[in-house]
Amino acid sequence: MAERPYIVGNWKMNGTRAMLSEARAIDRASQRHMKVEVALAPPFTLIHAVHREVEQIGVGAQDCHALTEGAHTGDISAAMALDAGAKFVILGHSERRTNHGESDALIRDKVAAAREAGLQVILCCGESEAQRDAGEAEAHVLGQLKAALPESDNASEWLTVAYEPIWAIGTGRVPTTDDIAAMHGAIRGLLTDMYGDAAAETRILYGGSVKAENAAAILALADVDGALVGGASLTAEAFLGIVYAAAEGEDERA
Ligand SMILES: O=C(CO)COP(=O)(O)O
Repeated sequence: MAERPYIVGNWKMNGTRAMLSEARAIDRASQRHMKVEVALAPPFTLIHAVHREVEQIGVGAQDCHALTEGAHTGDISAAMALDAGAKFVILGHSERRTNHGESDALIRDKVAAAREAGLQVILCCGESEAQRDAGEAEAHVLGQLKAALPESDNASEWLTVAYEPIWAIGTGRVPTTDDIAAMHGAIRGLLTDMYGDAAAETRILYGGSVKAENAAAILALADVDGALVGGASLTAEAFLGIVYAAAEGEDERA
């Protein structure tokens, strides 16, 4: 079992400075639940402001460019995100793959760029509903990971994987706990093949319609080491419900 559960909020394209009060409230409450590691990935425009606002929780970016600098209008490099206060970056989110046509090869280059700059990586993977219905979910997810991860590297020090079935994102639909556990077990198996025993320390998050109401059941599953939360991370009230569920789970395990 990896270390503390990791609960990460992905604000996606939401948030102006008015939302800094939510970040502050999340940070203050999280300080009372140190058994849980909490982080937020606000849009680029808020990384620096959230970083300044919080004391305890981690701050990250939702993407970065694969190159370090240059003539790439509108893009942000890993070093720029780091400089703004990010300590990690979410890469390969299905919304980036779909909306921006990001390929596994590009995501692999972004992972390398993030590592080069010193950012931790939350690497997302997940199947479509058609792929699940066709019985191809596991092969697809493991293929995404194999294509984006370096073969020989001490990944447990910097890597978190997030399994997010596309059909569960923002829909209120969640896979069965058996299906989540099976996929997380398969991902753990792949990481162990690639990185050996150290893969036990790599956290594998579940993402897709996680809420306070379903968090405890999901977080209790084998090989589920936390959650990547979209909609329910936008208010402190909703997000902290998930943080508290994770903290209670740790208390029960203790
Ligand atoms: O995509 C997600 C997090 O990255 C999940 O989003 P929802 O929690 O809104 O389903």
